[in-house]
Amino acid sequence: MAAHLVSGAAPKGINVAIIGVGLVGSAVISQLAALPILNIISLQNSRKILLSPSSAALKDWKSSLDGSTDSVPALPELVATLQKLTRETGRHTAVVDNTSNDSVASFYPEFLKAGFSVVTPNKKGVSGSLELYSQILKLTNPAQAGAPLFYGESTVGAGLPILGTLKDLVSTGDEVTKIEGVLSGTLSYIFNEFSTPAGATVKFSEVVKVAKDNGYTEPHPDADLSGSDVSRKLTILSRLIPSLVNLLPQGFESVPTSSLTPEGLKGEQDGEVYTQRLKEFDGEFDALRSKAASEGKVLRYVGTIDVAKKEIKASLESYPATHPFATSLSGSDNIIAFHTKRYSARPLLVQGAGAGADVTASGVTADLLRVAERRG
Ligand SMILES: NC(=O)C1=CN([C@@H]2O[C@H](COP(=O)(O)OP(=O)(O)OC[C@H]3O[C@@H](n4cnc5c(N)ncnc54)[C@H](OP(=O)(O)O)[C@@H]3O)[C@@H](O)[C@H]2O)C=CC1
Ligand SMILES: N[C@@H](CC=O)C(=O)O
Ligand code: NA
Repeated sequence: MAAHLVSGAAPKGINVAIIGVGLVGSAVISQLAALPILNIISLQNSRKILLSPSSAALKDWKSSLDGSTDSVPALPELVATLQKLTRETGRHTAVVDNTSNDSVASFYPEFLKAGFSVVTPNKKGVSGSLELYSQILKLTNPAQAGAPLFYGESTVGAGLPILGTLKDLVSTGDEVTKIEGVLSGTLSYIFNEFSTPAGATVKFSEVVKVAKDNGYTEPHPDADLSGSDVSRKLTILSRLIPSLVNLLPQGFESVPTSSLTPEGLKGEQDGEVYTQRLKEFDGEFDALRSKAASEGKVLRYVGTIDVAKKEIKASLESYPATHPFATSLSGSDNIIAFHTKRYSARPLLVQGAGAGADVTASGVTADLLRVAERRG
């Protein structure tokens, strides 16, 4: 039994420093309002920061942040400020990165060296170079008593228990032979609507727009349509399998990936222009759909990790209209099948919404609760 329960002392909880208050960040803040052991000590967007907000300021945090006169500090300065607040409160601090920013993700080792745990739905830190990933692992080595923690459950399958499930399979001695599934909420939604067993007629560009409006896409939808979001998730999964941990030194960029971004849109930096101009290419997607339909098939974007062959790929495939990927998915559903030595007759399946602000935030909040249980 934990010492504080024996002594009757109330748990101290932890401090939470939030970087990024967009779709996911806003939903995280709403969920934390009901969890007093997770104390928000700062929140920031790319321009402003709100430090040590009172509960009144937190209730209307958008106006409080707008009205803040503190501009966002450089990350080393933020570390110094958070260290001061950590000392003053006597509580452990977790930094939450709700951005899709590379610079924030590259700074995780510094947060961890300062003693802060890191929780994030941002895939950039764990799906890029093996060097950064290894640094994160080293700094959070559980063999070192009191080491800070790193959790990123929402980086794959949003709030669905994917990484926790895979870690449990591996740590209990099961052998994973293959992982396959639909890993993009955006691409799942798009193809569930665009390519159906009954034969859909909707335009590709229109479905992409709805996926963006529903908050399924990355801030720039090219990250979804190029397949890189799926290859990042495959990289994250593969690094949890002991025999594959060093397979991708450059991370997701080494994963063979089919891109759905039309040639004429490659390199378009503005996400709004990209989404707007997709309609110029609807004919190309109509042709793909018609070809699959003429064979009695539907299109689905899938990711596969074959452990024995050490092969990882993200690709657009055609499936018979009776296949579970064609019949059992809807909305932004992800489905992930873990084939293992123990689950050899039938794979262990995890399925459910794989994108959207609330479900993604719930994975982040659950990770924060794990930090509070272990360091609070
Ligand atoms: N949407 C989903 O379903 C899922 C999303 N994710 C991940 O969640 C993360 C957030 O996504 P989402 O909420 O949709 O993104 P948004 O674009 O809605 O929000 C991003 C937030 O980060 C802030 N930000 C960007 N750069 C910085 C910086 N350098 N310093 C401080 N703040 C910064 C932005 O501020 P400003 O507004 O000032 O630019 C904004 O508040 C992404 O990494 C995404 O991949 C993961 C799983 C599912
Ligand atoms: N854009 C991503 C969000 C979750 O990771 C997706 O569509 O799956
Ligand atoms: Na998850």
